[in-house]
Amino acid sequence: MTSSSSPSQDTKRFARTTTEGLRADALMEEDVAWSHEIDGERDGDQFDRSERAALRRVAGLSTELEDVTEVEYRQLRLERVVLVGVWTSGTVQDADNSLAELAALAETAGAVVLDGVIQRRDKPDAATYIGSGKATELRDIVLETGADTVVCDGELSPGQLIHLEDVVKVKVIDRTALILDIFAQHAKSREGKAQVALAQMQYMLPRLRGWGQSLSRQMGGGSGGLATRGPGETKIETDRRRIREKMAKMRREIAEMKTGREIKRQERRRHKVPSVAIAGYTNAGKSSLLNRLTGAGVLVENALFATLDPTVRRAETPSGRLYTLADTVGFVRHLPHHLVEAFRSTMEEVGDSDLILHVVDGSHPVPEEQLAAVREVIRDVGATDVPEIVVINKADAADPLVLQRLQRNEKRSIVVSARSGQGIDELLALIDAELPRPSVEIEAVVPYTHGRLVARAHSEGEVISEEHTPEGTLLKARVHEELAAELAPYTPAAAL
Ligand SMILES: Nc1nc2c(ncn2[C@@H]2O[C@H](COP(=O)(O)OP(=O)(O)OP(=O)(O)O)[C@@H](O)[C@H]2O)c(=O)[nH]1
Ligand SMILES: [Mg+2]
Repeated sequence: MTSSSSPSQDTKRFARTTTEGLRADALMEEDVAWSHEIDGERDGDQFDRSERAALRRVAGLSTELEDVTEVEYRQLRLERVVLVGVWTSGTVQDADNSLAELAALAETAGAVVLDGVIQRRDKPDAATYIGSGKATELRDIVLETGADTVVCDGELSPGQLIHLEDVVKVKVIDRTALILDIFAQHAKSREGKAQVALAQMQYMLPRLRGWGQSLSRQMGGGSGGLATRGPGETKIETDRRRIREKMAKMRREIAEMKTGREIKRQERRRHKVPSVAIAGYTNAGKSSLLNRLTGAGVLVENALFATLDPTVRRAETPSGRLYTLADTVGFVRHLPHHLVEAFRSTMEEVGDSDLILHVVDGSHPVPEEQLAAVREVIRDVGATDVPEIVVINKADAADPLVLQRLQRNEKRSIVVSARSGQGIDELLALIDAELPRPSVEIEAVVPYTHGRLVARAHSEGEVISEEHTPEGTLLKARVHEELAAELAPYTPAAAL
């Protein structure tokens, strides 16, 4: 599956010697079998049987970088990571999918995934997330693989992070920090960057010990260890105060930027150009669909969260009506609440739209989960009364049975492939039918000197009939109120 191309010198530097070469993104699409409990699978086989039953390795999570230019392009900071999850409920497959998704996230952040383990527990350990004995075993895996970071599949308390770090002796981060890191790498607009920075500070504030540590290291401080770790009380207090001040300043700035965007949106509303928002789980193919529908060159990447800044394009229905089409940030399960807050302003775009194209990856094993996760966020931002079309994408790569099941359960759905173009014409027609109709029906004789009004009736409204008379264009159309007012002087009633 991998190493089809001959790796360059640089690639070799990152490649690791492993028997499993599956990329995590490929894993997301396939049924992943649990690693079989083969004795001697690991050197030394140091776990006894009962312990091995509790800490399971997930096969095939390791990733290799094939394309260094892609890495350079994304300017990623490479990290070698081991993933760890606590499996509390659900099936083996659920636990597996969750870790595979974490692997995909880690990869998107630019990390190389060396290994992944899951522990079955009723709930995460209050002190060290996984049990303390298992934490020691995790330390062995870290040593064995040469990892420099452990990524936990959840949001850990500041205490859990510190305690686990003390045991495994490498950096420990959680899912939230990973998502924030990806957001930080990808945000492009000033507003997007500011929102991410704010969310990062919010996340860091209660975890200042770790931060203080890296600050003191930067300043040439001690080499770690319990005694030298962390700055003194006062230093932390100063840092906290500075961060709070900075956060307040950023909130004000974001509020200002929001006003600017609000004005633009109102402008669109005033002109009554209907708006369509493309929403959906990350990597579902939203940007690809926008490209298909408008021919726009929006960044498409086989990476999660390729899009963080909303892109709005103008589009035209087959019958010639104008509308705007907005690409949005991808949703992900368990999006930490303060991130939802930080991104609320971009999601408000969804709430304000006239129609939501909810894109779902039909080639995913359980697209229903993604649908539900996205709908939860749509509810969160109060966009429940916006009509929704479920666009089941990647038909070219999907299991026909899954497609059938989705179509049966989703009343207003359509199967497409942004890649092959299948179903796109039908989707365009469906958008045309679902867009709100202009409300005022008019009849007017528009002088030839005012041809612009006729053109606007075509693009902003719906022309029912058009006839050329000696006085001007006899126009029957449905238009929005503003245009109706401009046409009023030319209506037969006004002429009387
Ligand atoms: N096979 C197949 N792959 C597709 C299709 N549409 C998109 N993809 C692939 O899916 C991946 C993600 O596509 P994007 O359009 O970036 O997805 P997105 O939903 O915008 O993702 P984010 O912005 O990261 O949330 C890319 O590798 C696309 O080439 C499709 O119809 N069929
Ligand atoms: Mg995108």
